[in-house]
Amino acid sequence: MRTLTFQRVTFTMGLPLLKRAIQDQVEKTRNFVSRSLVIGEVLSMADMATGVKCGIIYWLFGGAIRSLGGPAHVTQWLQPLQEQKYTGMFAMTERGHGSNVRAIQTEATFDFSAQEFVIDTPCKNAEKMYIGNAMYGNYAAVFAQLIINGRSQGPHCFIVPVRDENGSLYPGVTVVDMMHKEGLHGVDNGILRFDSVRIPRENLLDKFGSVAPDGQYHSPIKDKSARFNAMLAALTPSRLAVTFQAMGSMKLGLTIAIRYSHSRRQFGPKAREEVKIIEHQTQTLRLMPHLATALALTFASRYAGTLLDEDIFRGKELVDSRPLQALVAGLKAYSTWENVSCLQDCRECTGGMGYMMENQISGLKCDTDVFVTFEGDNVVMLQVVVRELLAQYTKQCEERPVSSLLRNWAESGSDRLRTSFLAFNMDTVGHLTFLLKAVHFRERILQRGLVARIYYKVMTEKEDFFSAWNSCLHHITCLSLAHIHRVTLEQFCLAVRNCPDQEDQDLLKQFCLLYGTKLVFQERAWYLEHKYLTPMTSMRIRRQLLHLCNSVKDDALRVISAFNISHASLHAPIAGFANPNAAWVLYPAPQHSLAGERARSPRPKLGAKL
Ligand SMILES: Cc1cc2nc3c(=O)[nH]c(=O)nc-3n(C[C@H](O)[C@H](O)[C@H](O)COP(=O)(O)OP(=O)(O)OC[C@H]3O[C@@H](n4cnc5c(N)ncnc54)[C@H](O)[C@@H]3O)c2cc1C
Repeated sequence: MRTLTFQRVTFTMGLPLLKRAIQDQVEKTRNFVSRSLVIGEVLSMADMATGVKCGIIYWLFGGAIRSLGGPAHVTQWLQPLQEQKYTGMFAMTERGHGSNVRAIQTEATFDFSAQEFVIDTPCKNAEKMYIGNAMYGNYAAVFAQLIINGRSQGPHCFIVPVRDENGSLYPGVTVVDMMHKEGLHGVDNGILRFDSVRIPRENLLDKFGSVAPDGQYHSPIKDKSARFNAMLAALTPSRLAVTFQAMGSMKLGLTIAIRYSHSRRQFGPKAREEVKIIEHQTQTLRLMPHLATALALTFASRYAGTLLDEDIFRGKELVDSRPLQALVAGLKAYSTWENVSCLQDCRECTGGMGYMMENQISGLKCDTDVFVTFEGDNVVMLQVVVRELLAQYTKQCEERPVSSLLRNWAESGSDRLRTSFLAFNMDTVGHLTFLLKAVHFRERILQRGLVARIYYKVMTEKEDFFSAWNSCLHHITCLSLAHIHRVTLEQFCLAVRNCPDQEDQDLLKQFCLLYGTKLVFQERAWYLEHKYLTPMTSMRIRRQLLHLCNSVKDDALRVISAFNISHASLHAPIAGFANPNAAWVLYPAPQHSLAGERARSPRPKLGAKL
């Protein structure tokens, strides 16, 4: 059934969208990344498997050629890919090594006499696993240890032909279908094995490491570890694409759950009509904070997309944008976890109906669960963020030791002052400034604490760095999320400030307040521990959360309408469009139908921005 959906979408609405996304990449307009990301989000709402498969072919395989290859590779491989002459796959993960890619065992041995590389899978653990498009793709971007004269130069990426245009495998290549998964049934995932597969020397994507005809190895980056990190930077755009897909999934799930909650009725005052389930406090408490988060993520990920566009347009290498790589890694982890939690709440908030496949939420849950794992496990992604935060901190201290020291003292002094007695006015809890200061405080304290702990373990207790880092992993993941929360709230506040329409601005501000309140509420134990909140202010935050959830529940219809999800993508009957004879349509549909909203308001409203 899911495969049928995949085909329907691919050949009806999927193809025009796909062509536009590819066209954008060809044109290289100033905002081609942002546009492709948004198109990817829309495509994923139409059918998640189609979105993911396109991600594999264009963001991962195409992205490897663009980021790791030279101009000749782009002409030879990327252009025909964009013209849809063939498809590709991205083969990095192995049975033995997933997160620790540096330790992969596939080999690419240089044969000097034939001027070829020989690709081999030396053992079972070196088999490439989970590879998307493995059952249909023609070429694979294969990560393998580059071996010259018996010495490994570390992992490099090679273009390896897998099957011809008729679908026949080339000699030495074995592909095994991995068959059934939890979801994404429209995507084929397989195991790849290589047995002395010969490829020309030119098939090495050689931006960060090349082999001359005489077998000499050259790299602009001498340090092996730094070189490998540079190669991993190629994953940045595709990780951001996953963030957009996770957002698309949240928006779809929330649209279904909120529309249903505004139409279904259960319980009510004696002898009166039953109330809509959205009137139950717990219903708003479970749905509204997710809606606020979906908005916050929209602004934060578009901000990351703009930065990526600027870098690519200016010809800056991804490897030189470490803060951006870290931001994207953090957004990928945060958005995909938020999506899992959001869909679970949407499922529960729609009762038994939400469990039915036709109502889309269960399918979305199955399809997007893996987002927390692929393109980099979330816990590993959070460590990328903190490594960059600490690198920036160290750099600052090295470059400007005196001013850094003074700043640290000043910040730590003001933080102590703030938490030593009630230095803030309880009335300000409802201001965005209070919430922003709170998330800044949390990030700062966590960062200062982590630096001190690692320094103590390594310098005083002489622990090796791996053990010191490992024993701080909980602290590290908290800091990473605190950083992403702060950036996301800041971007939301900026979006509110820059909103040109007063009515829209007022609405966005309420959701922004809700988002900030949720962030402080969910960490209230920590804030109480650190005396940033008193028990009284903590209670106030809880009351504020409940009040905001209740006050935005009707406006939520305006927001989901502004998501502009097409009727073709939103086919869950409980969302109130598809089947007028369905059993639960005992109640009037919500007033804010998408069509109704458009008919009432020809002026572009929130939809233009979301
Ligand atoms: C449906 C699907 C499609 C995929 N498609 C592709 C594809 O097209 N191409 C491709 O190359 N790969 C693909 N993958 C592989 C995917 O990228 C890996 O599964 C992922 O990188 C995690 O690796 P792993 O499964 O080996 O888990 P592991 O690395 O073994 O991780 C298992 C657990 O250990 C924890 N862990 C590991 N290292 C650390 C650490 N340093 N600190 C703290 N915790 C740690 C993780 O958090 C996780 O909870 C796909 C996977 C799936 C499931």
